[in-house]
Amino acid sequence: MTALNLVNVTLEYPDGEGTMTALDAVNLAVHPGQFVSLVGPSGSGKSSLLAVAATLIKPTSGLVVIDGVDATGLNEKELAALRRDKVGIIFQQPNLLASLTAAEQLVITDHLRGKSPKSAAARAIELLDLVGLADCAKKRPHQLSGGQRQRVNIARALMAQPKVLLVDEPTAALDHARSDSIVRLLREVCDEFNVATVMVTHDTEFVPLTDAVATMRDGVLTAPVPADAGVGAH
Ligand SMILES: Nc1ncnc2c1ncn2[C@@H]1O[C@H](COP(=O)(O)OP(=O)(O)OP(=O)(O)O)[C@@H](O)[C@H]1O
Repeated sequence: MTALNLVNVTLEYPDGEGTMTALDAVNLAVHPGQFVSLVGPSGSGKSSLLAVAATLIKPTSGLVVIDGVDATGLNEKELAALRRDKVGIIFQQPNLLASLTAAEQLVITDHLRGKSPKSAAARAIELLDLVGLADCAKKRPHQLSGGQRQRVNIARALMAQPKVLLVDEPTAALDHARSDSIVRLLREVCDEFNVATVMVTHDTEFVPLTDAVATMRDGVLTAPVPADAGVGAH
């Protein structure tokens, strides 16, 4: 089964008297453990695609199916539950809470899902270890580097054991070495957790670390091609 399936998804934004088509009959199927890069010029619709896949924006038409559930048929409450349980979202800016330690940033997500704080604490430490931050569990955001904050962000997104991971420009605020290690970490996470991962990126040099690359242009998405034969190889 595909973990994320966008079927004939069209998204129109109001634009003056008319509409502008941000996504034009987009199809994308991502399997568990598959890592897809999404590239394309500025304004082509990449962030819109992630927002629709995250069920944060309802498409004008088409289906968004997450782990077998058609999100387009759900109400707001059901959508919130689907997002919480199945979708991990990693944006460019980690948006960590300033007063919480790295471990607490993770634990609080389980509180929000109504899980036991005891198992949450153990899992938070495990995940921080996995992302290379075993020594930083008690540090607050201002005591962490940009790369470390992004690692906390990734660990936090994994707390719910999501089926789908949506990543928007994770390396935009980082230097080359840190960017490389973040994309390698995402590759590891994708493999280890068997999570379907879509990453929007401008850095085509990191595309070969992913399985496939799909290109967005004026709201139209090309079918994914193997990443080593795609833009990253040039
Ligand atoms: N809320 C909105 N209302 C109206 N138009 C919007 C809205 N959000 C995005 N758009 C338009 O939709 C198109 C796609 O935008 P989107 O942000 O998805 O592109 P992008 O490929 O992610 O761009 P970038 O690489 O610059 O982040 C653009 O023309 C943008 O101006």
